[in-house]
Amino acid sequence: MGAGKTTVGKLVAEKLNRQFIDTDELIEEEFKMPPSQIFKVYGEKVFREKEKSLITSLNEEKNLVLSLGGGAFLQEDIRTVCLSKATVILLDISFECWKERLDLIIDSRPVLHGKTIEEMEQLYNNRREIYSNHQLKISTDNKSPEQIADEILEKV
Ligand SMILES: Nc1ncnc2c1ncn2[C@@H]1O[C@H](COP(=O)(O)OP(=O)(O)O)[C@@H](O)[C@H]1O
Ligand SMILES: O=C(O)C1=C[C@@H](OP(=O)(O)O)[C@@H](O)[C@H](O)C1
Ligand SMILES: [Mg+2]
Repeated sequence: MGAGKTTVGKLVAEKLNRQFIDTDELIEEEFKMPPSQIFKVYGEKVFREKEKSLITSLNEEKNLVLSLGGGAFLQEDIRTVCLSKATVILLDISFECWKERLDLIIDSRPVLHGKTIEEMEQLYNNRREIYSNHQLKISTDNKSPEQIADEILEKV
């Protein structure tokens, strides 16, 4: 979370003239509240079920640029559908660079609430293993969203 999926995904969609969907934004529209509030009111499980049903029911014909929430890929069903029907792009950010972004994201990312920096690093390392399932990796450290989007277009 905070690696730049939403920001870069929008740019890539614009450049490719494709429809952009961000799962968090779609879920927010449906629940009429942001993910942080959904976690509080309904609990994480409800949010995760919604992520799963939404992503697994998307139509691959649509040639979407889809930006997931960072936790979505932890669900095996989501990984399977994404890896088989889409090109999964990992935005790779070092923990050092990620830490500098923490102030920007902490309030809206409930998964980080109450965690020490050591616990966040542990989460980062655990997730890296799961994120090693991808088709394309882009290193994002010290690059602007525009540069990252252009690199994706070059490589895809
Ligand atoms: N390449 C980048 N360089 C600097 N800041 C960035 C970059 N990409 C995203 N950001 C900023 O980091 C924050 C999180 O970005 P966001 O796109 O919401 O990430 P994600 O969807 O992966 O959680 C936002 O405030 C965004 O403006
Ligand atoms: O990693 C996670 O578990 C989450 C990431 C968030 O999306 P971003 O990856 O866009 O921040 C959002 O789905 C929710 O707060 C949970
Ligand atoms: Mg996002």
